[in-house]
Amino acid sequence: MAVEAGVDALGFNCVGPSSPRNIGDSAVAEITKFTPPSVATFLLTVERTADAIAAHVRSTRPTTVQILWNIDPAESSRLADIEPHVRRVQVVHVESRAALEMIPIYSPYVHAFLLDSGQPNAATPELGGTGRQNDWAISAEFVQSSRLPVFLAGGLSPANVGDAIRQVRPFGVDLSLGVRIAGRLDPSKLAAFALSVRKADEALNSA
Ligand SMILES: O=C(O)c1ccccc1NCC(=O)[C@H](O)[C@H](O)COP(=O)(O)O
Repeated sequence: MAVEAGVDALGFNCVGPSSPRNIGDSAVAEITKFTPPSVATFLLTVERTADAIAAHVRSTRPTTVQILWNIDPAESSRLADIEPHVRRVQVVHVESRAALEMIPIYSPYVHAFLLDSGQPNAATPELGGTGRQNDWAISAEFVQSSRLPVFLAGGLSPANVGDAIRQVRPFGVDLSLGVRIAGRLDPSKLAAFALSVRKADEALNSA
């Protein structure tokens, strides 16, 4: 359904039973095998060491691994050495301007950042899928300061994605709850989201 709606990438939440959208590694491995090559496949991993992330990648074969925790930069560096062919995206949770400090820390080792909402250090850590917008002023500053592509996530929907693109100017956008009804992907919401993204892109490109 998402591929038919024209998405550039699919994300697989291999994050454990705390998420209702969790999916098992073997199902991901089946889907990545048959995904058209024009569509990127993002493995969302909660692993924190290079060896464990590499094992997760090898068992699921995505084009891209999305690292949900702020892992030790030494592990990020080692992952680049042992898995050089998978695209690596570091998630940064935008809780304050401290998010900007992650740019020099991870830029040498990853291909892109993904700015999300969440509270990784809370008593019950929140790593994504919150349905909440983050501070777009900070996200825009992050985009301007980063030499790497930056994706924006967090509470996006067909109604607000145009404003998000205009204000933050991300490389790409990512969402979960905003295109679902009762927990399931909804084709009309997906189509409305894709249309809003296309309109915002066209307006920026013709400005
Ligand atoms: O979606 C989840 O349930 C989830 C749980 C734990 C870690 C990450 C999770 N999702 C990560 C994503 O990339 C979501 O697309 C992103 O957080 C945006 O979600 P939303 O705010 O619901 O659009």
